[in-house]
Amino acid sequence: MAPISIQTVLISESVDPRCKAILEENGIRVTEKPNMKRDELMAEIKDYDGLVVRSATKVNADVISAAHNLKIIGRAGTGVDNVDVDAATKKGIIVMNTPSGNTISAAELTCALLMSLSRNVPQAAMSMKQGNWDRKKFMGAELYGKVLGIVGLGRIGKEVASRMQSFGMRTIGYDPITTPEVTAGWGVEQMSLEQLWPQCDYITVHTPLMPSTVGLLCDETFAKCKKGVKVVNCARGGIIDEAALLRALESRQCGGAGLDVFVEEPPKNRSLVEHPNVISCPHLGASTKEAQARCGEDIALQIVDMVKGKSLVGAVTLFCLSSIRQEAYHDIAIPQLKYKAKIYMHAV
Ligand SMILES: NC(=O)c1ccc[n+]([C@@H]2O[C@H](COP(=O)([O-])OP(=O)(O)OC[C@H]3O[C@@H](n4cnc5c(N)ncnc54)[C@H](O)[C@@H]3O)[C@@H](O)[C@H]2O)c1
Ligand SMILES: O=C(O)[C@H](O)COP(=O)(O)O
Repeated sequence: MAPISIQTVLISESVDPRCKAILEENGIRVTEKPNMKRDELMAEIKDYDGLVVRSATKVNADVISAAHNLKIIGRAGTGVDNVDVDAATKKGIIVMNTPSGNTISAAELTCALLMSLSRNVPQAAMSMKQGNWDRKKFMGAELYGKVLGIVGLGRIGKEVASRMQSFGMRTIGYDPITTPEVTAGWGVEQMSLEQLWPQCDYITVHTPLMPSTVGLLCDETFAKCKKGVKVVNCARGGIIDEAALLRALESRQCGGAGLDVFVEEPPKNRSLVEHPNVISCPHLGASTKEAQARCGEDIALQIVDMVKGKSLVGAVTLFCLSSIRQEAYHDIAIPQLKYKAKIYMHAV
């Protein structure tokens, strides 16, 4: 692949300092401007060759059309739902992410939420801080022997499965791409969602946010679940329909929810966050030193590779696809390809 000239990069969020350092070591001028308002971003972006974001910067069609020189949008993290990949692709802008950098951290937070839900740890800790000693109110239930349904058996789903199996949970799941033969090797029995819903004591979702995953858990699907099912969303707000979740919590059809992500972040509607059976975090799945170091470093190295015309790992646009060798892996969902693949772009 021909080298692409990237002389300036704007980093619009808090990204590990290694990212800036690596880019600068390679002769790229870097500007860090976190927390810009939309208007400021649109004014700032116009002359940059590259943009590095996390999940908070909404790189929509307006931002893309205001960017006259942009050649790459680097997502230091996994989900690219905050980037209008189609609009970028139409303009020949490469969108790339760092899909494995925060897998372990997101899986570990998911497990922490599952454990907290089973033993009411956050509520008990808060009660202690308020001066109480209430042993009855926080009676829990063991995870041992319970059924965990994992919807989305990609990187994070797989890591969650192995960790929760060590607690003695039976892990069942559903994924339209990862085959039952593969997941059987990780101890996850695959089945249809219709079969899965009524069996689960806990459900955790690990799909990307796409039209087909919006509202995977909704009024209709909650009604098919065991009464008192507990749910975790460490993937994206909206995969569990928020209004339906609130209704299910109020009717006790849902016995508790662990939420790291929300449709609107931070959520202006506080009903879920304030519900006594909800434990929540401000989108902390990737917020570990290790994950941030990996994602910051990976995205910088991928940009440098592009400048040098080397192979591109993690590029998710169709840019130049016809002229390069591509290999599909069961790695990342690419909405516009309608199937899951990771494209390795190689020099030709
Ligand atoms: N909370 C956080 O900070 C945090 C951190 C990392 C990732 N995430 C989110 O988690 C998501 C999953 O990450 P990953 O690394 O495991 O991605 P991945 O691409 O490895 O796995 C996603 C899996 O979902 C499957 N899938 C797609 N549509 C589905 C459907 N309708 N039903 C069931 N499965 C479906 C895919 O086939 C794939 O196997 C990311 O897209 C991102 O939005 C959140
Ligand atoms: O998709 C992701 O990588 C996670 O949601 C993390 O997002 P963040 O980089 O904004 O923490």
